[in-house]
Amino acid sequence: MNSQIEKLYKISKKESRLIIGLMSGTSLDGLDIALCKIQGSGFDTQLEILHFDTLPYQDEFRNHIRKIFAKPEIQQQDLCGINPYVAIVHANLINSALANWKINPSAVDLIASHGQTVYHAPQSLTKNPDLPNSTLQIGDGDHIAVHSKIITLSDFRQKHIAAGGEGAPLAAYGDFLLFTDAIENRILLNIGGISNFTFLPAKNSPLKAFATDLGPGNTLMNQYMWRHFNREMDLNAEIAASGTVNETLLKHLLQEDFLELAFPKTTGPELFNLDYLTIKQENSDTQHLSPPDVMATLNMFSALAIANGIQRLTQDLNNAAIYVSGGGLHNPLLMANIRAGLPSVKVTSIDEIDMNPDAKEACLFAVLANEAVAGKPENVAGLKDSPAVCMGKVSFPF
Ligand SMILES: Nc1ncnc2c1ncn2[C@@H]1O[C@H](COP(=O)(O)OP(=O)(O)OP(=O)(O)O)[C@@H](O)[C@H]1O
Ligand SMILES: CC(=O)N[C@H]1[C@@H]2OC[C@@H](O2)[C@@H](O)[C@@H]1O[C@H](C)C(=O)O
Repeated sequence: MNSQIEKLYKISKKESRLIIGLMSGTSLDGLDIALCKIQGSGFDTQLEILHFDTLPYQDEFRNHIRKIFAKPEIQQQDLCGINPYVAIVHANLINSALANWKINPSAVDLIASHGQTVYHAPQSLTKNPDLPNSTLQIGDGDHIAVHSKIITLSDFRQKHIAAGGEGAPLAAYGDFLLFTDAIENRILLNIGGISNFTFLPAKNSPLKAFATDLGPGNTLMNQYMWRHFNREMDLNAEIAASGTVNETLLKHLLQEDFLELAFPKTTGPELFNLDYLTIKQENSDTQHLSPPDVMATLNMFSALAIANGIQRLTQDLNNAAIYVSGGGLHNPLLMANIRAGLPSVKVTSIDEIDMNPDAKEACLFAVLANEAVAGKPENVAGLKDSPAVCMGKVSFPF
């Protein structure tokens, strides 16, 4: 037997595994690295975060990604080169995180790498019946494995699409296994570049769990801040809070077919970008607005896309609570606007159910890798509209 296959076999039989979960989202702020100790699988999964860090990207990295990110037309040569480039940068960041934590790489069983999404193209976006739903995450797994010397699982989204999904949100799987409660109906809202939620009905409920994207989270605000203020984000909503919401522009921003689609659905900055804003400003004759007023309006737009979407679910639900994760949780105006749009539901940080809100997505990829090596598809058969599959492709270092 190939010694690497034997090693993987032994890892799959271990009582607990050390798995590094990686998430690199649309915000391009850095690589989230969570070193998780995971025991068991399925509903018996127990996850403990041993270490977590977000290691910031350099401008050079961001500039490379921006050349191809969410663009329908790019240079193939860029895409080809940036694929291994991302992997090598990620492997170097993993190696330095392990060195900082004084952990020997040989102690780590697996890496679970999300990769960098560069394009997400469900048919709801392309309207092209000839091409299937598709999505592309780059940062090749073989390169990560070779440069870190750790067995790596990557490219999780392709199996989801092959089995009938849109490739997202994958949070459904880990959320379902880790956070389903006996009596409380839970909505796990993540506000990254794009906002999404997982609905977890209480264990005895006849309802089924599912996950869906909602619309923009931070992405439009970030893109606008970059263009008009040369800053990565509206830190603590200082700019948005100094402006006034323009109701005319807001009304136009909310007129979008995607927001009306039934759950589950997925989207990305391929739709919610500055061209979207420009067209809406032209249509509403609001090109004259000051940047702070635009930011106030974009903040409210994201909040209402989230609150209106969740309202569809909570209007018929008792004993429900919303637990928030992702960078949007740190935007006080966004959270206040969301809470105002959902006055009858508790909206709180996912911290309250013992999960670090910034580490959650990285941890969920560690859970996916754990299921791929030690779980079984039946563990997630209770999810509605998410295929019951194990995901991730295996790369050996040697
Ligand atoms: N203090 C803060 N004030 C305002 N916004 C903040 C703050 N901290 C984080 N954010 C927002 O959160 C973003 C990062 O969120 P997160 O890391 O969850 O996104 P991501 O993982 O890149 O996205 P996705 O989950 O969509 O892939 C930042 O780019 C910024 O917009
Ligand atoms: C294609 C893609 O990368 N989608 C991301 C993105 O970021 C948030 C939202 O859109 C979500 O659907 C997904 O990520 C999370 C981790 C998911 O799959 O659950």
